[in-house]
Amino acid sequence: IGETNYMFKSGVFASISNVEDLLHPEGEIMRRLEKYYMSAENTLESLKRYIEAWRALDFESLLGEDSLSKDRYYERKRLGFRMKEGELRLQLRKLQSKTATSKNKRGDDFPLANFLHQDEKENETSTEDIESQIVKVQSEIQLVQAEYDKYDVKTHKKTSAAVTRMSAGGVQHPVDTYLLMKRLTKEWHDIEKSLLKLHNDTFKVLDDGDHDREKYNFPVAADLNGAAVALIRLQDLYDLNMKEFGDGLIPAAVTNSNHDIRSLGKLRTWDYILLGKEAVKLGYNKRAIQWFKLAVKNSDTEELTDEEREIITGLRSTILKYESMALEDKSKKKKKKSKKSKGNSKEYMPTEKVLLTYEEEAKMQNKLCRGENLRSPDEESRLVCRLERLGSPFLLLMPLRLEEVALQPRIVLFRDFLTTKQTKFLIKKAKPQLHESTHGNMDGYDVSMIRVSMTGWLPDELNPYDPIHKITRKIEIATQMHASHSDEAEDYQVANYGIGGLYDVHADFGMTNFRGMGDRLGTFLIYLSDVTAGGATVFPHLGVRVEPQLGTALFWYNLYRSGKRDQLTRHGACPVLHGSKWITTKWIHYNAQFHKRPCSLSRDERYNYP
Ligand SMILES: O=C(O)CCC(=O)C(=O)O
Ligand SMILES: [Fe+2]
Repeated sequence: IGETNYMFKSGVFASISNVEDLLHPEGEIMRRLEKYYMSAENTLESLKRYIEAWRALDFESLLGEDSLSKDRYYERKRLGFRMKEGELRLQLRKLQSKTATSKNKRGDDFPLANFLHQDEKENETSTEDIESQIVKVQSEIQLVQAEYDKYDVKTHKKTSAAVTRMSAGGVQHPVDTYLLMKRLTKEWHDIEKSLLKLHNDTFKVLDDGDHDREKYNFPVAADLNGAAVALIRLQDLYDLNMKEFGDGLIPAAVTNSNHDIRSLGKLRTWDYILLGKEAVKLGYNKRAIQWFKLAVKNSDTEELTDEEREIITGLRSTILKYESMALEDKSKKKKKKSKKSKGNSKEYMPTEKVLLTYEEEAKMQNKLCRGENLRSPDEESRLVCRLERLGSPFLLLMPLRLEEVALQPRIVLFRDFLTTKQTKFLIKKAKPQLHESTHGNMDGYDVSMIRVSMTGWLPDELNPYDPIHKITRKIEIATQMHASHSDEAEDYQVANYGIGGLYDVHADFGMTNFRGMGDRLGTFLIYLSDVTAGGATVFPHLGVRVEPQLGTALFWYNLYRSGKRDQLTRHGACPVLHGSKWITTKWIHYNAQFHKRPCSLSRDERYNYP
């Protein structure tokens, strides 16, 4: 497998849609291999049938009369033989062209070849000769059959069935996505290797396979490692039971639907070893040991290759060593700790003056992603939801379903802001525009691990009948701000997060004077899909977690009324654990709202609307 194209940045699944694209070539190669196998099998079958027929052929009765002269007897016999021989020759040629090249390694002792090259003029062929040839041919057939069986096409079909089911329901599960990646990299590689060993250049399947690999941007070994990294991170962040996760269980508690989710496939010892290795590379040493332990435990229940058995033996002693070292470490630390004074752990309190450090922020993000509740009942009891008409005639018959999420700064949700049809429209329209997300940094824009998703931009058509503009109008009504023109708000950014897709904690402001529009005052984020597990939007400083829900809109102000940046609005997106997340965002800028949102003299006054 040539390391030519990198479809995924190693270490991440860039997007679920990419993974789905891979199902196509996977199915295509599978079909080709199967077709090939079937035709070879058919040739063998008809050959066998022919040989049986040949055997059943009663030469004596074919010749009929004993009174025939010796010459005539042989002439007739040859005739019968020739007739069948022509057919046999054809069949054998077909088979031969598939199983061996002209420079067959087995050379002269290949009975089919001998049989075929028999001098046609030779006329004294006895029935015994033919019988012995048939025996030879049969043993050759058995040999070829055994070789075909080695391709293990039938076992392969089973995995392929899982892949087909996956394509029907979309690749949703991290374990299945990983297994698909493994199939397209390691497993195909193994099959190709064994095919090449057997048949040099005769397997057309392989050439086409290479061609497809380029055409479809097949993943390479590094991508499999990337998929492994995603599994390690997800297990770690969502604190999943390793064995259960490896078997494909995502428990109801961490889903957004309160149902257990199961994968189609399961991890095996080989995978646990890989996860351990990748965890070491990530510096997740404790997790690495846990994965390795699982590999060792799992190895008892599985048939291993020699290589795997050797690795497991090595792992057993590594684990023992590590654990005795860790034990020593612990007792040392304990002694040190006991000297220190206790009660130094600070409890989190969202105040304006003490901002969280980056480290604390990330910790809070993780807690919120796991679904921990970080606000007091008292705080939550102050939040209300209501039907909101905002004095707008447009909302008279169908008011907005407003739900407060936080008060200072104000964050609100609008439930059912878009219809399913509208969300589908946006996704469809944005799909061709998607590319790997970038995020701003000191030197400009970068593709990175901070923001793992695909994004694209959709402009507003400014035509009252345009479906996108209708959405903008609704946003303008809900926020009572200007958002139609290019000097009022940005285009729609559509983002798709695949499994493991995330956005680390960040602020949306900082576009100091984007196109003379001022900074990003408001973020209007609409969830275009449900996400089965993970993918929440979280505000670590506020202890807020919002679960994605198709059609729901999330709105907040990034700035104070004075234009000052509000650090408490820093937020992030939790990694998608199962499914695929789609959002669209419209950033509404500051300058154009000077009438609608007059600034205040106090630097620290926040907006309180709607
Ligand atoms: O995906 C999310 O939930 C948040 C996205 C976000 O913060 C952004 O695009 O700026
Ligand atoms: Fe953001």
